[in-house]
Amino acid sequence: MYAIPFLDIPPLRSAAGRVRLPGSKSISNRVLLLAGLAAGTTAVHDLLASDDTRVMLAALEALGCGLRRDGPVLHVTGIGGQLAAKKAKLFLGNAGTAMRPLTAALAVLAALQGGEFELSGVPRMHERPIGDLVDALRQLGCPIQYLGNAGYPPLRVGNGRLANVSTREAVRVRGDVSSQFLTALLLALPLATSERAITIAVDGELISKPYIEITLNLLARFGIDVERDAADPYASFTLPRGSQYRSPGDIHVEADASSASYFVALGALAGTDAPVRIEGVGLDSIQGDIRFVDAARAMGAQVDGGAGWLEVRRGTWPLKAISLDCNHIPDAAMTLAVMALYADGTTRLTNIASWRVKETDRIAAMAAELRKMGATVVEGADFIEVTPPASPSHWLSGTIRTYDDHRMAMCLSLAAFNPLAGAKPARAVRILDPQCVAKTFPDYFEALFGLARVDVADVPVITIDGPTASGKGTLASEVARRLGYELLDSGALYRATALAVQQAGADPADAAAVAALAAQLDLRFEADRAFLAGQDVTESLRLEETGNLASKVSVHPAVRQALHGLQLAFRRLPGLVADGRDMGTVVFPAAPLKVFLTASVEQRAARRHSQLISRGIPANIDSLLADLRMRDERDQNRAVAPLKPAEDAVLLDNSGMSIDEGVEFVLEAWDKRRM
Ligand SMILES: Nc1ncnc2c1ncn2[C@@H]1O[C@H](COP(=O)(O)OP(=O)(O)O)[C@@H](O)[C@H]1O
Ligand SMILES: Nc1ccn([C@@H]2O[C@H](COP(=O)(O)OP(=O)(O)O)[C@@H](O)[C@H]2O)c(=O)n1
Repeated sequence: MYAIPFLDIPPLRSAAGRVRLPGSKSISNRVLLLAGLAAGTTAVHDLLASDDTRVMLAALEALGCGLRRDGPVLHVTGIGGQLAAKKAKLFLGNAGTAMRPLTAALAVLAALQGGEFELSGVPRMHERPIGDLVDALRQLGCPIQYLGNAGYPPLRVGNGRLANVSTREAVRVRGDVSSQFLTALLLALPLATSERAITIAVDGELISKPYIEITLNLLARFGIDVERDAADPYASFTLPRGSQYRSPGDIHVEADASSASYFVALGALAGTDAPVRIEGVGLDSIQGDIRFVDAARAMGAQVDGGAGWLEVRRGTWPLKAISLDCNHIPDAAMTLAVMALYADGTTRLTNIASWRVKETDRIAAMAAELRKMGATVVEGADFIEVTPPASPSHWLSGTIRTYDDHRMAMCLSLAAFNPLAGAKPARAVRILDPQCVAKTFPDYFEALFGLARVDVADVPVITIDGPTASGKGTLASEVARRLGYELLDSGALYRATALAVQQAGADPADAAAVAALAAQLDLRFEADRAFLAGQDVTESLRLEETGNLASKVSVHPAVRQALHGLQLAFRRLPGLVADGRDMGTVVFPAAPLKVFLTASVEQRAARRHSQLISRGIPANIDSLLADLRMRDERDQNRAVAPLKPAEDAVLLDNSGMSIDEGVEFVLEAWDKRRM
């Protein structure tokens, strides 16, 4: 996950390959609640790991459910319909799929068994309406109190005493604001069927019907068969008398069909050479958002699929503008709004009023951000109309706000796609707060970068060169961390070559022998550790002795040549920070930002001294100073790729600077370049 303030996505050109998607949020949280209410233990496979499931799990734990992880499987032992804890305060973040059903289930349990529970969330959750659900529960006689604004969380359900729950009358609930209210009642009301059946009657046209189908499907898996009216299957639902949640034993969570929409779109936009293959969800999905596939086909995508897989490539180009009632795919429809940037006319998406009460006001947010890309957007209470920029020359790069909304971040990342090879200006986007995708898809950007193809020249590189102990490594790794970029510590490659020379007992002066070893270097970096031929060499790599030997072997042109390709391969999405001696002069001569870092030799010797001492390695300042001078001399005067600033390098003497000041200096210089 990119836990950084912003993520710059360079212009993307095409896409291909295979992606396995994380589990569906809607299915995950429904399964968790059902398993938590059932008697016995349910083994949940492929559960989504995300913010929203984490809050649900924390709530279940607080309510006394047993949770045990066994590799990828989560074993949930439910409370069997009996409150184990009668009081709890539950924080539910921004997870509507936790807030609504837990409110209903706990309201019923508290009323029947004398409990008292407080449910709250982040400020945005306290702006998301829940009044229709509360009204429905109050009809049953459940005591519920608003703790903030009437109609919104936070709330308290139950008052610690038994309440009179009456199920004689049908419970009426509005269906035209959010289908989650009906889902919540369907999931919870089996708890109140011990004496008689309960009917839930829907007022108004039910929106997001596919989500109700997921709910009914999962209830059936947990032994509850809801009766429906054949004439009007969405008008009323009856839970039979004596309904009991029965664990199915094992249950698999499908991958998220809404998450699939980004990759279906990617295939439609960018699957020009080979398809984008999506695994974990397919045409057999129980999720309504799978019908996004039809909408994507209508826009021109070529989609094949089967049970648990989809393959998408570009069909019609440019995409065809469409006019679509999106009631059946409310979440995935956001992806169409971004695909509309690449269409041949105006795309109109209607019946999307529910967008306004999601993680953010998604109609307003989408309109604002698409305009930044150069699109013309008209928005209404329940529709959005997107007209793409007149031509690629009208395309704009932009900084995308994401509004703490995972779907805004994922959708708008697709705007970084540039269909015309070499077209200028190429469009790049900056996604603010990229970690908001953690809500449903923590590794979304990694998955995108795994499929996206770029012109290598578009992948930005920042080079940091300078003499030994100037602080290049420290500066480079912090700048890379802040930008979410890859890191190349080129010195480590020369050091590893030095170790290989040592191990092989080769002569460091024998250029051909050393070059042969460098060419076969089996070096791997994993979680801050370095492995040479499978052996952990993290410590020996950093020894001064190794650095000195590296300085000797690096003078051979053949050795430098042998390591050249290896270094170029580090230039990957979303960008690279490379540190060394010749990053800006030889390896990445066209890098848009080159820094040449220096500090006085005395300062550097002092830094290296304290660095070594702090690692428990004995060191002597005078001999270090002598070594450093010798190394500077050798690095500066060798025939090939001597240490010197590139002509266009920014010179930075950090003798009197803190590490942070150095980092800020580079980030500011980088931001200026980007403008
Ligand atoms: N202003 C500074 N910038 C970078 N590093 C510094 C600074 N001041 C002290 N140091 C310390 O200098 C030591 C050497 O830095 P390092 O990054 O290993 O250098 P290099 O990669 O250039 O050999 C580190 O222990 C680092 O913490
Ligand atoms: N791009 C690079 C990086 C390192 N090197 C050589 O490899 C040695 C070790 O590099 P390093 O960056 O790990 O060394 P320090 O600067 O940390 O001492 C240097 O002294 C250089 O001689 C190089 O020639 N070219």
